Amino acid sequence: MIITLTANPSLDRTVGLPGALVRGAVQRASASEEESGGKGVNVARALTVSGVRAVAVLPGADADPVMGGLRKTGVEYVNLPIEAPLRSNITLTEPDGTTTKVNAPGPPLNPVEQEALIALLVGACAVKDGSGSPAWVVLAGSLPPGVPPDFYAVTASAVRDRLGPEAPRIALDSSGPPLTGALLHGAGPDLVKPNAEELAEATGFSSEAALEEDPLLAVRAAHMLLERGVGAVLATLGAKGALLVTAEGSWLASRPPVQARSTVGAGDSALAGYLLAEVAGLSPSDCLRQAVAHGAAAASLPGTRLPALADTDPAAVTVTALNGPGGPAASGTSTASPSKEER
Ligand SMILES: O=P(O)(O)OC[C@@]1(O)O[C@H](CO)[C@@H](O)[C@@H]1O
Repeated sequence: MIITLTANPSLDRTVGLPGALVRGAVQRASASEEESGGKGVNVARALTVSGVRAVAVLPGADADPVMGGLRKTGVEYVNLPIEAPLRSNITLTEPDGTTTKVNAPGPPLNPVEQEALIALLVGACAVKDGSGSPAWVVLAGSLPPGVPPDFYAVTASAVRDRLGPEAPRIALDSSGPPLTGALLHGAGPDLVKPNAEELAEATGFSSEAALEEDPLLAVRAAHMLLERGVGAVLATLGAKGALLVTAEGSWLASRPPVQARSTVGAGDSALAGYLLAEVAGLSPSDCLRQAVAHGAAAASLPGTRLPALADTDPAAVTVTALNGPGGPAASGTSTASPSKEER
């Protein structure tokens, strides 16, 4: 079982345009759809469609359309009722796959609600099923107004302190201050999933473009996160593919380009692919392979639609072992890219 926390969930509205987006014009949509979203919600959705039990923890009223969407799609959730409606995030997609996204700030969460959300998460992590305690908890997405940037660090400590040796491992996918704030206060997450921009931002190491261009530079940046207490880094590098960096080794994965229809949720799917391979006991390189296969499959689907394991093609992914930080490639070749992930 995998638990996800989404502090700032959203109703994702995707509007398909019949041509290119024209700023300042009135344009007619060719299609429009709504899905329950937010990064942790998406990870839970992607796991659920692949038959891996996942529980999404999130704020929001029972009657909120985000909860309605989760009920409709059979995604298990535990919600903290709040008065304000959740946000709507808008995505505009063009026929060539260009995706434009506008994310709202979301309703504020006051300190009492923040405490209650953490308590709800710890409670969900304490539940055991036939396969035992939850293996992972995923802390994902932006933080709503009123929530301090170290919220994920505080949440991770609460989970670990209250559940002790039974605590699930912690995966983090966020950006900006919530990402850097999550690396404060001692032991870091067991897994962090930045894209090149977030990796550059969190390490101050180099520019996003330089990290995307040079995976070995990205390996060195990832090692800076390991030195700060992070267990493993799963970094998506746009055209260069994705990297997995742990204390044991580094791997680079890439695959032929896919016809992108909407990149929204591709990063969340990549994380879900990694986790479902990890809980199935696959090797680190095969977990990375499944992450890239999932991300590519998600990019080829419209809106925030997420692939099941059966929709993915891990055999199309090339994984290359790298000789540690900064070392040369040990074997194999890498080809072109998975789609660039979208926030
Ligand atoms: O504003 P945040 O929390 O950073 O990101 C929210 C979001 O863009 O992330 C998901 C895609 O990863 C979407 O479902 C959702 O709209």
